[in-house]
Amino acid sequence: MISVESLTKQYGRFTAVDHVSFTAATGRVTGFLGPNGAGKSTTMRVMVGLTRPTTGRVTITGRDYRELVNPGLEVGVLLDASAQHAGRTGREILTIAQQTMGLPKTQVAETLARVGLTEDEAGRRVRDYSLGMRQRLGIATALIGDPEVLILDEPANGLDPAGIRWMRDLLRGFANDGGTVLLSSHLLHEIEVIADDLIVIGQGRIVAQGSKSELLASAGTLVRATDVDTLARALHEAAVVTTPIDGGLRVDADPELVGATAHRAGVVLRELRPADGAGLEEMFLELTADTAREGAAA
Ligand SMILES: Nc1ncnc2c1ncn2[C@@H]1O[C@H](COP(=O)(O)OP(=O)(O)OP(=O)(O)O)[C@@H](O)[C@H]1O
Repeated sequence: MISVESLTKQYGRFTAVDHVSFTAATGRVTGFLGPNGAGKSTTMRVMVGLTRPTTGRVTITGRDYRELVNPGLEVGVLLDASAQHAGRTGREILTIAQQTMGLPKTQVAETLARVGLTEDEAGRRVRDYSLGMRQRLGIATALIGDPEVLILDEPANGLDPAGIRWMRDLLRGFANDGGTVLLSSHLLHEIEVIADDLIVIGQGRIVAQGSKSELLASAGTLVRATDVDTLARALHEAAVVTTPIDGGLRVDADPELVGATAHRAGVVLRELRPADGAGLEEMFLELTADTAREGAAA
């Protein structure tokens, strides 16, 4: 388990992380989601002792990362897949990790196989790796010590859909075996596929957290119609709250009521379904828009 307790990190007068508290539970894959600059990397760097918090603390299975004698055996970390030595081969990089952690030599080949890097690929220099191959190698370095906890910053970055599915299965298996996984992403759809629990951060603060099913099961209906304005008016007359979305509305009512209202108003529907996560997506887009505005103004 990873426990973040009222963590704050200030750079001068700028607060990058502001009283952030959450736990990543054992046996679960926890997604840490937020737009660029939200504070994800800063939080993860504090977790692994690379950045000192201004206040608050992080413990991993009850201890500070800096207290761990051979940390790679307890926590697998991938913070920046492109930070690997470009002139070394993948096998050399894993061999160094194996030696540093005092592991048997056989772990190198086993871990390469586990992340799907072939013998041929392991013999190539990292500078010739695709981004997806670098991510696999980074995950291999995190996994080689057979840790109980994984902390991965944007591990799906650069993976194609098959790669994302591969990683989902790998992390699912890791969590099912009793491991704890925390992974960050700035893409809702990417993390939605992989995570069981979600922590959403924006401008240094937690804005939502809970199980994925809780967060995605937002009540309401998503409707698209040829004449959205007429439908919106009819729904408002029925005292139903609507929020405009691209080409349609999110409606605080069940699909049956929306369908019946559209029928009475003579509006042709193009799509009518439960909103599944549309609320989360809207919230996330608002967060992203705020960040973009701030960036544009700066
Ligand atoms: N060493 C530093 N000095 C000053 N400001 C910093 C430093 N490191 C990070 N920041 C600022 O803290 C904020 C949070 O950055 P962080 O890298 O944690 O965000 P992030 O959520 O990981 O974003 P991304 O998805 O872009 O990686 C940003 O505004 C960033 O500019």
